[in-house]
Amino acid sequence: MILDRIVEHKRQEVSELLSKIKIDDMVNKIGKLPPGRDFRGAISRPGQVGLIAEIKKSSPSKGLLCKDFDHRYLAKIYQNNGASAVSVLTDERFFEGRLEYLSEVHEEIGLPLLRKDFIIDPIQLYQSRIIGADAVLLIVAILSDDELADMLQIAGEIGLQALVEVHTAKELERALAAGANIIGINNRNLHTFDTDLAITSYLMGRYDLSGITVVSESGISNKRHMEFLKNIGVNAALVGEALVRAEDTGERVKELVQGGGSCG
Ligand SMILES: O=P(O)(O)OC[C@@H](O)[C@@H](O)c1c[nH]c2ccccc12
Repeated sequence: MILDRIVEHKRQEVSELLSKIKIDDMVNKIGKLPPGRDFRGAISRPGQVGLIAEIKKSSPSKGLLCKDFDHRYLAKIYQNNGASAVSVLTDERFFEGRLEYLSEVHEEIGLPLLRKDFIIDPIQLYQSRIIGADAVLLIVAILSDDELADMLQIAGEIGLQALVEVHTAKELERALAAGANIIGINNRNLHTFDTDLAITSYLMGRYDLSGITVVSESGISNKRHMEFLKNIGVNAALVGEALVRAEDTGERVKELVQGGGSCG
């Protein structure tokens, strides 16, 4: 499966990073940083489905999504049209992302930023905080229970919030047991790449998620989808492809934000 290939490659990246950088130096640097922006607060406004707009150039299933990709321009359009937060893909090998995209977007806009990558080692958490991330994605499917608990603890200690991604009931149970307070339900099946918003409604109906901020991820592209998510009580939607591929990205952001209920 694609996730196995990605993780295998990520292990090499992490070992290079570990050989180049000392954790102590990173911790020192982090000690001097101002506090992060409040990602969770920004995406859990009552009565509204917040929009987490993603900066995504390419994906393993679809290839290049956007010919004239410009991360700074997208970030500004997202912010100016009402997104609540921005997600930046930083994986280079499979998504054509870059760490610099995140730091540059951090300078460009004031919204909280999520680093979207495949986090398998604590060193990536320190690195995320240093490059300007306010939150990181933790994918339950690629972490053991102990690893997930460790990552959540370290993230908390260095002022990083964590969006914990699940796709199945079992993964959701593991995320809850580890103490996650922001849970992302990925509608995309990573074996077939199909997306189905019913995954979000099924898992939300099956578990008591009061007190948890719930994000629905992938395959969300129009106002109807946002209204559906609002009706089932989701806090935020994570949207990439529909925005970067839109003819008029600003209009598409507005449409989704309106569908999420912020103007009604
Ligand atoms: O482009 P979409 O279908 O709107 O999906 C966005 C986001 O959910 C997707 O990019 C994503 C969800 N989980 C991930 C984990 C890694 C990389 C990417 C992802």
